[in-house]
Order: sequence, then structure tokens, then C-alpha cells
Amino acid sequence: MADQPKLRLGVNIDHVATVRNARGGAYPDPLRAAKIAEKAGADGITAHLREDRRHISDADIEGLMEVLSVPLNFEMAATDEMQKIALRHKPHAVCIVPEKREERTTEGGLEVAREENKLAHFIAPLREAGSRVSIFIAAERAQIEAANRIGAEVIELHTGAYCDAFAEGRWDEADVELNKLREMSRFADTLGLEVHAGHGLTYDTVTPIAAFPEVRELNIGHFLIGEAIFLGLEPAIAEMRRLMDEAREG
Ligand SMILES: CC(=O)[C@@H](O)[C@H](O)COP(=O)(O)O
Ligand SMILES: NCC(=O)COP(=O)(O)O
Repeated sequence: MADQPKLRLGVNIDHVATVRNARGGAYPDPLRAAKIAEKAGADGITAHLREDRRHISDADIEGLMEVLSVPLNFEMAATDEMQKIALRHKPHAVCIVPEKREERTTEGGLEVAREENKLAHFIAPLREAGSRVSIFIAAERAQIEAANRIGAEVIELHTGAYCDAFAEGRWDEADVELNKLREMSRFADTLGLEVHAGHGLTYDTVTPIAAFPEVRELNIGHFLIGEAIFLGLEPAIAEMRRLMDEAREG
């Protein structure tokens, strides 16, 4: 597998902002985390500006656009407010994610198949503005086909169900979820979509996903920010990078 394209690591810094916001002050600073992540080998930075601003703020996005040397993957819901913000900043990538105000975290993938027309109109100006549009979806054929039809260039497969099953020792379910992710990565690739994956990935769950040859980018945040408490952010990211490279080399 030596001639596989490089697997990119996008470091999600949302939960640095979660800790900052717990006290309402200025630290820890997500921009500082982003610069450390770059130094540790991140190929991109991911930040999710939620409608309720529970972690990343508008000022964080503004700051990231100014300071980053690597591309920003801007995660957002499909709302008019977010579209305006994305069109103002024109980040490298915009990833459209589902949001429910009361959820603890992003619980599922976007229902593209049900909202095809609306989403096609929603992403068109983002693409015209030069952002690569990615759609965060479950590993389901119907969602992938719909993402392709609306003109998305990238899909990001939600790895949360696999990671939850693994964390809870439901091994058979973890295998089922992993197989779905494998098959749907292949399927999306045959349609010409670039395949990314993420949500809930850890040192224990990253290896099989990183080994899928069709997957080009992993976005990982919550685990890394937690691990940084024990190891420091740079070593925590470097270890993830090492595991990804090892999996890729087979
Ligand atoms: C879409 C995604 O997986 C990330 O943006 C993640 O959702 C961020 O963390 P929260 O879901 O806790 O806001
Ligand atoms: N899109 C997934 C992401 O950015 C990171 O999710 P998590 O590792 O914070 O669960």
C-alpha cells in the first residue's frame, strides 16, 4: 500500500473552546491550540461554529482565518446565518453538519436524501465562493448518492456509531459499523467523491479506519483535547499522526 495518497489529519479544536467557555474567559485559547496542532503535523484545522455558540465563537473563526497556515474546515449547520458567515470568510472547506439544539454532540449524519433540493441550493453559492463543500453523513448508500447528486465534492462519514460500540465493548456491532464504513467508503470513491471520516475517534479506534485506502482525511478533536491534559497537545497529536501513518503503511 506504499503508493496510497497521504491520509490528512484535521485537528478539531472545538473542545478547547468548551473549556474556555466553562469560565467565560479568554483561556485556553483555541487559536493557540490550532498553531500547536500545525506544529504537531495537522494538515488542517476543523472548527464547528454551532448555532448556540456553545464552544467556538464568531471571533474564533475570524481569528483562525487570520492566523492559520493550514486550511480551515469550517463545520456548520445549513442555516442562512451560517451561510452568510461562510461566504464572508470563504474558508478552504465547509462541512455541512446536522444540528439539534439540545443534543450533547452531533448525533447522526445529515438527512441529505430528504432535503436534496434545499441543500443543492444551499451549497451552490458556497462552491461558487471557492469553498470545497463536504457533507457529514452516516455510512448509508442513499445519503451518499444524494450528496453526489447535490454537487458535494466531499463526504465525511460519521464514525460515532462505530466508536460508541467499540467503547462499550459491543464488538459485533462495532464490526458491523466498521464494515458499513468500509463498504460505503469504497462506494463513495467509485462515484468520484472524496471520502473523509470522523467523530469520536481515539487511539484505539483510528487504525482500521485509517487503513481504508479511499479515506483521504480524518477529523479528530474531542479525544485529542482530552489526551492533551495528560500528554500535552503536541505529543497527543503526534501519536495520532503516528498511528495513522502506521495503519496506512499496512
Ligand atoms: C461534526 C462533528 O463531529 C464535530 O463538529 C463535533 O460535533 C464537535 O463537537 P460537538 O458535537 O461536541 O459540538
Ligand atoms: N467532524 C468530526 C470532527 O471534527 C471531530 O469530532 P470529535 O473527534 O471531536 O468527536
